[in-house]
Amino acid sequence: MKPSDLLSALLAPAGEPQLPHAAYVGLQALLDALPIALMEFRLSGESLVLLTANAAARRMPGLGGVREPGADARTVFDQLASTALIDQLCGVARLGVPLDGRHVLRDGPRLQLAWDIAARRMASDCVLVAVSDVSEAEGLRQALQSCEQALAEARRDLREQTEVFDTMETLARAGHWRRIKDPGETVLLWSPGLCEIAGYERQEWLDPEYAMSGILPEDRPLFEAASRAQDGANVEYRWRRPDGEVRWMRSRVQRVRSRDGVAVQMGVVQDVTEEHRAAEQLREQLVFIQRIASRVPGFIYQYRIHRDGSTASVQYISEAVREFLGVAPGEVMRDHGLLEQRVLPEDVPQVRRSAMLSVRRLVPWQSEYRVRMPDGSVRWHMTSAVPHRESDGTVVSHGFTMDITERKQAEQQIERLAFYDALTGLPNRRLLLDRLQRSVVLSQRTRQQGALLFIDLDNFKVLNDTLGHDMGDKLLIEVARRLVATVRESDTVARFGGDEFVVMLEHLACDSAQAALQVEGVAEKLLAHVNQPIVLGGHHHYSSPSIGIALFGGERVEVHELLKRADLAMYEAKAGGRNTLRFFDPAMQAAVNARLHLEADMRQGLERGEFSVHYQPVVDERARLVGAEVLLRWRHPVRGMVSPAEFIPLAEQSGLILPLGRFVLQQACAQLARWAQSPATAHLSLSVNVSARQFRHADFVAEVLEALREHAANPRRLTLELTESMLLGDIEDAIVRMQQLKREGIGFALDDFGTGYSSLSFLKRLPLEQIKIDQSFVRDVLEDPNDAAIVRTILALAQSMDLQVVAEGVETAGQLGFLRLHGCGGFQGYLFGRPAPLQAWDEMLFSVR
Ligand SMILES: Nc1nc2c(ncn2[C@@H]2O[C@@H]3COP(=O)(O)O[C@H]4[C@@H](O)[C@H](n5cnc6c(=O)[nH]c(N)nc65)O[C@@H]4COP(=O)(O)O[C@H]3[C@H]2O)c(=O)[nH]1
Repeated sequence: MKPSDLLSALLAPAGEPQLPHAAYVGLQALLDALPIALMEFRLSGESLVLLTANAAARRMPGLGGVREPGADARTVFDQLASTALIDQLCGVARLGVPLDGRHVLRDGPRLQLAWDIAARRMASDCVLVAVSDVSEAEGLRQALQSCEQALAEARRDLREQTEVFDTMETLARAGHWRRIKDPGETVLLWSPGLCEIAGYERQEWLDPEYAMSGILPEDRPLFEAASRAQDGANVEYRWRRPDGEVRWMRSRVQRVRSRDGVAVQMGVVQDVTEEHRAAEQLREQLVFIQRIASRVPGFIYQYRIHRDGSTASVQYISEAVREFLGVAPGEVMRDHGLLEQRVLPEDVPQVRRSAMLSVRRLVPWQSEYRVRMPDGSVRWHMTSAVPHRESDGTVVSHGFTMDITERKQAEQQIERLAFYDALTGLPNRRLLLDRLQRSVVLSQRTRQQGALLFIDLDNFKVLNDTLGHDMGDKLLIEVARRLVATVRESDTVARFGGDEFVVMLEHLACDSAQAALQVEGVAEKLLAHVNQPIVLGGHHHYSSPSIGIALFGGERVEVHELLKRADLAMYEAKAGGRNTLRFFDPAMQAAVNARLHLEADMRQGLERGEFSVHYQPVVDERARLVGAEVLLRWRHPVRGMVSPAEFIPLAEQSGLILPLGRFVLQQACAQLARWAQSPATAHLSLSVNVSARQFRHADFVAEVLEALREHAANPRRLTLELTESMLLGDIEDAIVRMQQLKREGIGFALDDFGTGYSSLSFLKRLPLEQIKIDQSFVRDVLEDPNDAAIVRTILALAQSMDLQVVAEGVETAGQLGFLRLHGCGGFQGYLFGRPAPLQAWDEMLFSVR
């Protein structure tokens, strides 16, 4: 019963008759038995005073002063002092308006008090107040309220989470389904995400058959097997959406729980079409790369260097690495160190250095190095890679390696051909000049002296001609070997050409005198070594060198000048008796300068017509004039007459001999033509000296024939004088030239016969008519038995070979007598006439006649 109902029952309407005392006591007992606190108050002035209270009121915690009648209502309800209760109760007492209400007091979340209070006016100024403690009900209500609130919040959270989940599924292009089986029926639930990726309308319940209808028939067994296994393994299959598009799905099926006879199966599905496409693209790219890689002449690779730079890994390497390095791609990817193990140890540092630099600076890398193949052979490889930094800080390089062995060999071959002598393998002139240039610069800086040794083999030409070129080559190779073996490895031994070698010594003493001593020591050794017999064709041969030495360092000297100095010194060595060494000195330089001036003068002389020819008579055994030798003369305006012995060698060297030779030939042909016009002179012949350079010149044959034609001279009256030494070398070529001219009627004489080395077989091969005994034999023929013997031998030889002989330098009748006695048929010398200009000839011809 609520306090308000109780009060209504207790309060009889005003004016009802009073109860008898017994009834009143009974009623009092009844009121005390009630669980509701009842109190009667009377209005006294502005206060309400407690008249009576039942037992429940006296027991009720929270009510103050209930046991003391007359207590003020404010004391009784002091806990509700902050409310309008007292005023409201006063209002009930005065006006009789009933009061019903609940009063709840809390201390934070803790409930302090919960009372339902009802008040009714009983008589004028009296009010009956019923208070019932509703804390328990209030607590329950409150709990219920919080539960409802929590539930609402949970619902809201769930709704939010579902929304998030749906969004996540949509974004992830994923979905899920649940199959709930109970004994009665089976339902299949699809998430919105699943409907979306399957291309279905959003629907929660799905017909199981319809749910499978999109799986391509060929993939269905796979899917069904996974569904049966329910082990959470991935299965991938293709799904045809209602619009016809086929997409790749990845699904996982798992039994979630089985309770109370309800089995739940759950699956997640993800649309992995993009992943498949990317993988497909990747596969295609890989196939593309592999196709290219299989066709390029090398292997390609990708390696990654991790952030700290300490670790690297090969992530891809094409199949061709097997062919190019003899390792399988898989092995390299497991252990990239295998690549470096193949590189020759001496090449590793530079490969590492350049690779690190490329990675550090992110610049393209290129390196050439040697690798040792599994069969032991060594190949050249070239690798190039382009590095770039990834977002995670690692550096990825894509590279390509190819075999460049052939190119390297070709380069080396080219270098060998360009800078090395093919026969001896020594540096050639070009390389020597290059090294000399550097050495000169270096010596100027360091002040250390260097030396150039010009070496010429003394009798090489003779040996080459007698033994043949093969032997000559062997000799040069052996000499080269000895030279190299004598000097230090840092010194340069070069073949300068023919039988000339140049040795360059570096890092000698700073003091010239001391350096000269050092060089002399080396040169002596070179002399000694080269002088050792050389066995060729089973025979011992001796080859001696002449060495010219020029020091350099300190002063600035051009390399060509240095070479010239060493060359000059070498000539001095030759002049000094061969098989010796000479240092270049200033006197030699003066001679060089003089030669240079002479050469310049000669050029001018040619232009100014300072050259002329003299004719020296040649007579037969009866002293009849048979012809003359044409001898070149140079009258220099200051020097006066310059001897051909002086200027001819220089003309040879400088090439001036070519125009000079042409001039002499022209003069001779013109003279022959003039003589041909007179019967008295028509029989006379002319001999013309031909120099080696002139003879070897490509146009020589044509020029001779042209000169004869031009002057309509008789070729049979022209004899060309050659020396033995100039015929050496390419003898075959010399013979061809001689024969070409001989066919036109031109004759050949071998000049200075006896001074060189002429073997019989050599002589026999030459189309000669005449030999000229050198004047050095004729000079002492009467005094020196040796010379006499030589002259006799020459004459006998000529006779046996049916060659005419002209003895040169016949100055005395005694010489003439001796020569005649031994069968000499031609004579030339002061005894018969000195070389003279044409004007003087008229007289002579006249007198001869
Ligand atoms: N002591 C002495 N000497 C005699 C006697 N009879 C002639 N002579 C000299 O002996 C040389 C003979 O010429 P060679 O042996 O061909 O030697 C020639 C020849 O090799 C060369 N030469 C001269 N003219 C020419 C030329 O036009 N062309 C070429 N390539 N060389 C030339 O210069 C060399 C020297 O010529 P030259 O000074 O004119 O000297 C000439 C001549 O003057 C003699 O009885 N006693």
